[in-house]
Amino acid sequence: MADKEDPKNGKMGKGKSKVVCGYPLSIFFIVVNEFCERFSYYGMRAVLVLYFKYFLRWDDDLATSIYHTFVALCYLTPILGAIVADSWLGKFKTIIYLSIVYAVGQVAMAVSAIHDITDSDRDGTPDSMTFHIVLSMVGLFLIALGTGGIKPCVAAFGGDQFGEHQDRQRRTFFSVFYLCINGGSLLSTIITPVLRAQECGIYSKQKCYSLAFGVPAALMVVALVVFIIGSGMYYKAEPQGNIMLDVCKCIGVSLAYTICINTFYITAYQQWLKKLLIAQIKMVLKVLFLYIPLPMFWTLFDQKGSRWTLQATTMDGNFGALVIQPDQMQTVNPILILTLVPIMDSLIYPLIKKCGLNFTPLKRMTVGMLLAAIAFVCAALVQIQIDVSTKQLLHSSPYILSGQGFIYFKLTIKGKANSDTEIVENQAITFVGFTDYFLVYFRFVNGMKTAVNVSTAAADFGLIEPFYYSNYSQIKNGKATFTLRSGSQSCEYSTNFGFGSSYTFFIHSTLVFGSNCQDSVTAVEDIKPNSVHMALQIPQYFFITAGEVMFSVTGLEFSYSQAPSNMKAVLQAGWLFTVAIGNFIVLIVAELAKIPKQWAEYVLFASLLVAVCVIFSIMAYFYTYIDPTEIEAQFKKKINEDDEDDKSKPGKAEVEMVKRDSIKCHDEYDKATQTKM
Ligand SMILES: CC(C)C[C@H](NC(=O)CN)C(=O)O
Repeated sequence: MADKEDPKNGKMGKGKSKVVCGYPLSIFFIVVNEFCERFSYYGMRAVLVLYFKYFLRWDDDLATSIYHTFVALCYLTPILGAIVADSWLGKFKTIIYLSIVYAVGQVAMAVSAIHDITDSDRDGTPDSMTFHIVLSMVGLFLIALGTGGIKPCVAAFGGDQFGEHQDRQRRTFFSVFYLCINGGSLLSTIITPVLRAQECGIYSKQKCYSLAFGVPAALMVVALVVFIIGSGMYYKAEPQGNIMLDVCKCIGVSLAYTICINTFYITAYQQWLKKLLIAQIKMVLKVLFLYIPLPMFWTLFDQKGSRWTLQATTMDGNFGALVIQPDQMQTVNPILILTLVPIMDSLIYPLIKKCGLNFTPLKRMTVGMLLAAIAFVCAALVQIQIDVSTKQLLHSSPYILSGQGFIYFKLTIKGKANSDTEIVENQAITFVGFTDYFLVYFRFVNGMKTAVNVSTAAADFGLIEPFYYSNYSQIKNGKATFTLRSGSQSCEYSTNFGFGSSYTFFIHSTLVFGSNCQDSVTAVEDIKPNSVHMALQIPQYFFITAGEVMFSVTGLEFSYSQAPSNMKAVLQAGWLFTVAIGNFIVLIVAELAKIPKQWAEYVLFASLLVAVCVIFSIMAYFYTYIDPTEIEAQFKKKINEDDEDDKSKPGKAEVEMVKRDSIKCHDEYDKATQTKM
């Protein structure tokens, strides 16, 4: 497609797009598309682990495992997307088709979270969990295929819109693109947990996971529509063959050349072509080798969405005027990204440079890894605080006395608040499973000689026989007012429920209806409210995000700057691949280690990262930075010089012949070595 004159600066842009302030208008649609897509992805991901735990009723370990398998899949599929785009459909069509797959996946997730679909007895819980599990797994698979598939295409498609002389504009585009990623992630991580906390349903009201998944689904449709609207303005580069296959071929051919270096007559021109190819492959392999320890960083980084969110459910989210949901704590990451990136770029790095220190990209990445390890030490310290507060409960209330001496309860409470809790009382075992962070449990013991009815403005908890007790019921945390009624007489009792708490209320035999019954009810904490405040997670978020800025942002730049011109996409796919491996490591370590204490698991992950960091710093020490453009320019100069020499200049067919002969030689070599064996 022809380049188009930019009327403002006289530089060339690509495609049919109008040029506004030096930028092709088409990139506006790409940037908005990225914002909506990242909103969709991070919004769904924010509530995912709680959906597994509270809707599908999975335990913490299974929820964490499936979460990380999903994230890993999302970063494996970019390789697939790159292959499809480069060798078959081109970036534009790949983005369109895979976005449709993505949107269908999001809709499947939203439908899987409608409890009414299988709630035939209308008790508020799904009757066929298999249906919900299968549909949500299909949905997650389609989302992983879509989001990962389009990931390497969208940024590159945006870059394609700029002409050769628009380097500055292209750089600004990538910065805006990165801000859009984190802007979309920030907004959605605030909004979807709020939607999840709403109650919705046809027959019975339950936490609204369907809405929390439905809005990201709608945003993905918006992303697709916006992208299609810009269709007429884009520069659409033709697919140029499979880059991955090309790299493999390149390696094969250069190996063949190396083996057969003395076997064939190769012209000077061909020699330089071959040397350039080998040099480019060496550049890529050197960087890929450095990538080997990197997945460990992502292993820790991506536990924000799983272990850390589950940790937040055992904490107190009351920030005065604001009550923070456990999954909303993840917003601290994009907030800190949006503030730390400019601070690092404009203040910290220049300051370090002024001090005369050479803070190279690989040094930055090493420091980033250490910061992530520190974040996990902070998480372990917070976990110890949580465990201590739960232990206090075990020792503080093993025996409960009614106050009037006619009922003795022995309560043995196992487990943590907000996790499955078993309460043993006088041989009768009541299994209590918390279904939501905001719900708390209570029951009443009636010490009166008459039956007492207990109700609130919203619900009636039924009649309790004399000298008997009710089953546990659920109520929202915060202030609650109960009406106690016997015949036509009643009185009110008010109390406050903290996050994750559970209470037994003893109604004294001396209670007089018609008066204030506040003093005639004794409240006993079965499970203490979460006492460790969620704000204590902020230091771990700070360190992991500071680590991300130093590791991830630098790593992206490093991968781009050290890659040869024809293999930049390969290294981007390789970089995303480290994220996938990192998420698989969470599964392997958590499964193999099976550490019963959560704080110890955090310390294990921190120690592993420190060990890996030491290995990485040794590898980094031996790495020599290169300027691929300069190296390629030197080779090209040599190639051009020899190209001018008509005698040694081979035709295209000749070059192909050399390649073919080299592969043939490679085959011969294989045969020979096999015979030897
Ligand atoms: C660094 C991630 C692999 C990619 C990036 N995430 C963030 O910026 C999160 N702060 C993304 O593209 O989602």
